[in-house]
Amino acid sequence: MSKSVEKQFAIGVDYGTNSVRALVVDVADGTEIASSVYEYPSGDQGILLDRKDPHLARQNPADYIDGFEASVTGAIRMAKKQKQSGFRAENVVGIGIDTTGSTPIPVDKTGMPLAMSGKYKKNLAAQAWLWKDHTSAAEAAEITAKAERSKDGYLTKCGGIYSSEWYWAKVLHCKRSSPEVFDAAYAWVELADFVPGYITGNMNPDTMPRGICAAGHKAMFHDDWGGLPKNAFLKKLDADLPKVAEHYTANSSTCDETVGGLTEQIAKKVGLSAGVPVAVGAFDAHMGAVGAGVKPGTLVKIMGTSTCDVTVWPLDQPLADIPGVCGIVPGSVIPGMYGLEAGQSAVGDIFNWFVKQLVPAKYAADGDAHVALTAAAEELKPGESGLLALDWNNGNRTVLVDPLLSGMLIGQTLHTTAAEIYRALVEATAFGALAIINRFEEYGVEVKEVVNCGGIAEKNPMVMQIYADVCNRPMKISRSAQTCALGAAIFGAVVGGAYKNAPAAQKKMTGTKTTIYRPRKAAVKTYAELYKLYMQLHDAFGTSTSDAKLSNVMKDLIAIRTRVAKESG
Ligand SMILES: Nc1ncnc2c1ncn2[C@@H]1O[C@H](COP(=O)(O)OP(=O)(O)O)[C@@H](O)[C@H]1O
Ligand SMILES: O=C(CO)[C@@H](O)[C@@H](O)COP(=O)(O)O
Repeated sequence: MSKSVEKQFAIGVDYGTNSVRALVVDVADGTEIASSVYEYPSGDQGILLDRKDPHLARQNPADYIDGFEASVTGAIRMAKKQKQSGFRAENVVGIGIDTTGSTPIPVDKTGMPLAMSGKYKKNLAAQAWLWKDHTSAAEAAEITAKAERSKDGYLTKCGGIYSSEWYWAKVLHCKRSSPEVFDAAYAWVELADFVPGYITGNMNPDTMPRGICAAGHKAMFHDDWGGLPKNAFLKKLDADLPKVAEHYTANSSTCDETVGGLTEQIAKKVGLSAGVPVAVGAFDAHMGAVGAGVKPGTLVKIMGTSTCDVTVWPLDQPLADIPGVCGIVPGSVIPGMYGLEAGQSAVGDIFNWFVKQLVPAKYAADGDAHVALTAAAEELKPGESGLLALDWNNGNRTVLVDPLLSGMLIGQTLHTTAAEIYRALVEATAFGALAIINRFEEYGVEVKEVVNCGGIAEKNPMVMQIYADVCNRPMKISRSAQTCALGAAIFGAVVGGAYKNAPAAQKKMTGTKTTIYRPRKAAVKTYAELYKLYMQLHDAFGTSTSDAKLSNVMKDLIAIRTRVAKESG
């Protein structure tokens, strides 16, 4: 009798904003065998905050290390219990990692985070600078201004504006606000590079592979100007910045490459074999796109705390530089194709803010206030509340790329209800989503299909119906409830030799659900009217070129807030 071929498995580890999740999948068809989540224990839901500065968001790097061990151990343990899956830990062929970003970490010469040694343990500047840390707005504006004057075209691949969420702005802000930490750091390593480096013992900042996803989207790495920005440009920002570039590995790698094998020590801790190949890391959104089956013409929306919009484009077809689209990077999603990234800096975070701060207790009485508000908001018709909101509570990432914009709600009366506001906030995020789709298409990137994934796409059908109505397009949902981790696992399968490349793996391992949210005629009509008004507010408050001359309002409010906070110590 012939011996049956044993199944092979891959693991995807997805580092989100508040937690890390490990997923074990069968490489033959993407079946999800087991998963385990580790909530970061430090700070407020894993985020270290500063009472005096709402723009600050840091993370304890130790949570990432503990999180790898705990989530992978948990997933393996659970997989072993699924007897029918045929899982055996020795048959895990590869591991892929995705993380938030830009989340750079100041590290020492060995690659260990400064925050993990005594002196800097409590220093906020020595922690990981989480993607949504917006303390570096002034530095981002300065980088934009100086890059605009440079002949090298550094802004062409990042939408024309450098963001305060990104690498160089954060490193420069550290130099200016915490020079002792900047001086102590040997290098700055993105979380997406740190984790694969750590688990393979390949942490030397000078030699560790660094992913093209983080480098290209956040650190202005591009072949057009020979890799990272030139020293002459960095020196204009700060004489010490070239030192940071010097320790940033010059050749950026794609996720079908291997960082190394799992170290014996970590393999033992998590219950895997030493040497299992680990793929080069990338951002959660990009891996989400892979896990949702992205291909040219498909826009994947990864809808969670924030939303990222990711698509790909063939390298051999013309592609314009798209203003406001925050990244166009060859190989950042699928090797051999351009990866394009746009997004909204807050989506679920806006709903969460409302639920936590402003919603009457009765909505939380029976459990989740999101669910109760959604049930009430679902009863409303588009336009019925008379409300319209802007989705900028955490700034605008696309197309305005301005962290110093804020949220807004217009049309309240003394009868306005919490459910009406909740719905208006959802609609505002849908209008922001449409503005992004329109921008892609204006520049020739056709969006033939939209596939959604992430927590919100999974949890809230009303949100998806509103998006279908506002965007006047069907909204599909990725088959996997853990699409980012699945995307990472796909690269685990590729580096483990199960597939020759990512598209081959995607064909077998990804899919969409049978439920598709289709646009409803009447709603589409009303939302088209509301979108015009949304764009009027958008341009008035968000651009200096609008006739309305309101673009100072949000910024002046922030300036007054900062001044008053400073005055009161
Ligand atoms: N039922 C719901 N409807 C809409 N949003 C929700 C609901 N439940 C949670 N959220 C929001 O989803 C976000 C979390 O999304 P998720 O994809 O799980 O996390 P992450 O973005 O960190 O990966 C939170 O901001 C939360 O406010
Ligand atoms: O900005 C990026 C990727 O470029 C994301 O990592 C960031 O929006 C965080 O996403 P999540 O909130 O984890 O869904």
